[in-house]
Amino acid sequence: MWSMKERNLEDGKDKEMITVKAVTLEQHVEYTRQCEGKDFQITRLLGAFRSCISENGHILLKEYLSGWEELIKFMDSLGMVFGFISQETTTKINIMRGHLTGNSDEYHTLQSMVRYELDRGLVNFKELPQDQVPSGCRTLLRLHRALKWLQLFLYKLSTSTSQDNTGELCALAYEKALAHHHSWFVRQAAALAFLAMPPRRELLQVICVREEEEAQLVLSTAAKAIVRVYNLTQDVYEAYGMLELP
Ligand SMILES: CCCCCCCC/C=C\CCCCCCCC(=O)N[C@@H](COP(=O)(O)O)[C@H](O)/C=C/CCCCCCCCCCCCC
Repeated sequence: MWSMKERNLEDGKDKEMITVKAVTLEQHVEYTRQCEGKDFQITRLLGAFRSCISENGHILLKEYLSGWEELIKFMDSLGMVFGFISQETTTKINIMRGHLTGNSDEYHTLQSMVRYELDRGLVNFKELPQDQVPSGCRTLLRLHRALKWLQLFLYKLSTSTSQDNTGELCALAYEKALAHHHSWFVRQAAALAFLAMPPRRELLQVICVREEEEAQLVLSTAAKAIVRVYNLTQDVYEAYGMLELP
C-alpha cells in the first residue's frame, strides 16, 4: 500500500500524493497519542517547520523557533552526552527570542529581520563584536547551517536499515553540512557525541513510530518540510551576501 503511494508521486500526481500522505500522517498522529510521557513529537516538529512558511514564501520566525524548541526536547531526551549541543542550540534560540521581544514586527519574518538589521547597520560582516549581542542574521545563520545537517540526517535515516549505525549516519551528514564551519575542538566533541547515538530502533521509539514503512514516511516527510525551509532561507542569505557572517 505504501509503495503504491510512492508510485503516485513518481507519476507526478502531486496533489493526490499530498492528500494520501495527509491521511497516513493522521494515522501516525493518532498513534502518537498513545506514546505517553514523550515530550518530543515529530508531528509537532513537522507542524512547526511547515507552518513557518507564509503564503508568500517568507519564513515566520516564531514558528521557525518553535521547530527548534521541539528539536531541543529531542536532544534532551537522549541524555547528558548531547547536553552541550542542546545548550548551544538553546543559547542561539534565546538570542533570537531576545530580538523578537519588543520588536515583533521587525522580527516577524526572516525577510523583515534582514531588512531591519541591514538598514540599521546591525549586521557585522567583518568580525563578531565581543561587546554586543550577536545580530539575528548571524545567529539564525548558525541554526540554518545546522538545519542542513538535520535534513541530511533525516534523509539518511529514512533510507537506512536497522543494520546501519546511526552515529555514522550522523557523522556523514555532519562532515557534509557542518564540520567545515566548526573549530577543531567542536568537531572532536561532536565526534564523541556521535559515538553515543542510540541505535536506529531506539531512535524510532523516541519519534514514536511502530514500523519501518511508517518510519520512512514520517522521516522523509519531515526531511522534505525542512528542505523547503532551508532553501528559502538559503536564498535570502545568498541574495544579501550573508552566508559567511563571522
Ligand atoms: C529521529 C530524528 C530526529 C533527529 C533530531 C536531531 C535533533 C538535533 C538537531 C539539530 C542539532 C544541531 C544543533 C547544533 C546547533 C549548532 C550551532 C553552531 O553551529 N554553533 C557553533 C558556531 O557558533 P558560534 O561560535 O559561531 O557562535 C558553535 O561553535 C558550536 C557549538 C557546539 C555545537 C556542536 C554541534 C554539532 C552538531 C551535530 C549534530 C548533532 C547531533 C545531535 C543528535 C541528537
